[in-house]
Amino acid sequence: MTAKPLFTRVLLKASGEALMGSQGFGIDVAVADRIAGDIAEARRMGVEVGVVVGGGNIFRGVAVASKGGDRVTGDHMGMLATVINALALATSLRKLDIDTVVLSAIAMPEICESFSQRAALHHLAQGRVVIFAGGTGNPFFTTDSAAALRAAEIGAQAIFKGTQVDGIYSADPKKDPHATRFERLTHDEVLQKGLAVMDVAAVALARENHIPIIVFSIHEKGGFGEILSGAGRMTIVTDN
Ligand SMILES: Nc1ncnc2c1ncn2[C@@H]1O[C@H](COP(=O)(O)OP(=O)(O)O)[C@@H](O)[C@H]1O
Ligand SMILES: O=c1ccn([C@@H]2O[C@H](COP(=O)(O)OP(=O)(O)O)[C@@H](O)[C@H]2O)c(=O)[nH]1
Repeated sequence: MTAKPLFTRVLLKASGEALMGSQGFGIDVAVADRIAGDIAEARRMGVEVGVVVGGGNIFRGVAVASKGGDRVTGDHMGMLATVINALALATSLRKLDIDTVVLSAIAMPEICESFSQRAALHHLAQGRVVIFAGGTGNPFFTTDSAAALRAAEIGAQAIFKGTQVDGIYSADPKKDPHATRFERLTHDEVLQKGLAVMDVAAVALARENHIPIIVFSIHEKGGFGEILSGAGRMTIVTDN
């Protein structure tokens, strides 16, 4: 991929669920390696990349709450799951000789650096891929909200939500085969139409900070590089 990217600094939200591949649980190393390859391509294009990883392949807090357990403890477990995924993705990136650092919202200094905006900006300026682990560090949030938050903190030009589907549809395409894909939407339209590809808090935070959201399929090899060049299937969400 030699095409000129349209962005110089972006935030990639990598779905936790995508990392499990066809296994149904945990991390499929081949998938982590492939996603790392796509991030490496973005680096070769000269794009600075921050990554927020999800944890849904390992644990979601609501799973505890739905069985009568404590939601906050469940969310703590979910945030720890994102750290596991961040370490796996960092390992895959380092195998490709991509300089990578993991910054966690929850301090665990024996394992990785703690998040601070200053550290993130420093590492990005040094050309490192920065993986943001631990979500926002708070229960009752999601890694989509963490993506919007970190994007604002690092001054990312856009949030790239790499997910299971190739854009935002009129309804959940996994449930409604007649759902149609939007090419463009505004943040307001996503919220007003209740399009549930990202949670409301994440979309609202992106809207407030005028950060576009680009939803694309993370399963498409080379897809991230293509999307960075303005090609490929996606939905673009902007202010107007
Ligand atoms: N209107 C919609 N357009 C696209 N996807 C939707 C829509 N409504 C619900 N979804 C679902 O949202 C999912 C993405 O959200 P999420 O569970 O946060 O995934 P992840 O964080 O793993 O990327 C998609 O896989 C899709 O099935
Ligand atoms: O700021 C955050 C981010 C995540 N989580 C927890 O971590 C889990 C995994 O994150 P998410 O569901 O966003 O992962 P993804 O859907 O991207 O795989 C969530 O279900 C929450 O329990 C949380 O409590 N606060």
